[in-house]
Amino acid sequence: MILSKSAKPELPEDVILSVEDLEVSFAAGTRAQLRAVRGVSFSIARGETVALVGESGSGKSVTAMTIMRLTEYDGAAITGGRVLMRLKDGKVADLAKLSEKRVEALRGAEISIVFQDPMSSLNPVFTVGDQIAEAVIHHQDKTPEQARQIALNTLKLVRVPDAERRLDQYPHQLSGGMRQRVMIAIALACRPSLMILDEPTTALDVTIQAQILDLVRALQREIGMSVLFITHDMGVVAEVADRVCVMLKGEIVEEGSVYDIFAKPKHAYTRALISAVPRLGSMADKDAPEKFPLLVFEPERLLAEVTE
Ligand SMILES: Nc1ncnc2c1ncn2[C@@H]1O[C@H](COP(=O)(O)OP(=O)(O)OP(=O)(O)O)[C@@H](O)[C@H]1O
Repeated sequence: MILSKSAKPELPEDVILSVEDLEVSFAAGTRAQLRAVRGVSFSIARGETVALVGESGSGKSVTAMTIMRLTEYDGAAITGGRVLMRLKDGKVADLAKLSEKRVEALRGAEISIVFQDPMSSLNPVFTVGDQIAEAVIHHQDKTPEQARQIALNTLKLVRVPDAERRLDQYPHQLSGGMRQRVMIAIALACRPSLMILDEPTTALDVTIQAQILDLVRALQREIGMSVLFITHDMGVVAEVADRVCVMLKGEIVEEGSVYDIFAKPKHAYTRALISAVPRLGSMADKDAPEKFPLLVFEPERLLAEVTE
């Protein structure tokens, strides 16, 4: 439901998404809650890549899944805040308050998500072409032939070599890197304004990872899409991000341009994350890991903060 006319949410012209004071909690028992996201605010401009970075369990995925309104299926509730998105028709909607039916129509068409493991996201019994075409037919009034043509064009857009032949292949016939390109093609098929990539290269080897990061950058130049890139790896952040939000225990503890975050990290945790990447470590405070040994997920620490 979009707010009534008098309370219409507004966004600056160049902003695609604005997450404001977002709070998300999981029911962790009859009396307690786990506050996975605590007052998170950030925005993404048109054509910008924002990286959400932090250790495992810091709340990155829950933030992303909540933007897509998927966490409620895992028993989470949005307990505060807004998620304003500029839609293709120019209207601004608060995704946190839309009905499931409206949100379902926006997923894929206005905003899409790519996960880490393409094999578990792709359906093994349908061809690559059918899976991309299905995304098109679901949202657009296209014939199967038109949808197939869009699937082919999108496979070419994500630089899948020999795209005509690949269209009729099954996921198991493709390499891991090609499968991730197909996932990106499915996400792009309806040309959303915002694509969320949740650790999209973590399962890939380093060379393929670099190729996928190159692809994301090239796509952004070509189609001016905004990207929310989720990763625990500051090396990846350095490759893709324009702006960086550092997340710790459900909160954003530091935000800045990629240049500022690497050149003058303010928070000890940011310095610890930079130091955890050997090739970047020299840029940061060498003592940070000792001062801030947080690079291992400690669920009991988070659970200790459960609120009654
Ligand atoms: N389905 C769920 N039920 C209960 N708690 C959950 C669920 N999913 C996530 N959480 C909790 O929410 C918190 C944030 O998890 P989240 O997955 O967002 O972390 P993350 O930073 O994305 O880490 P990772 O990279 O490991 O996914 C964690 O404490 C996690 O245990």
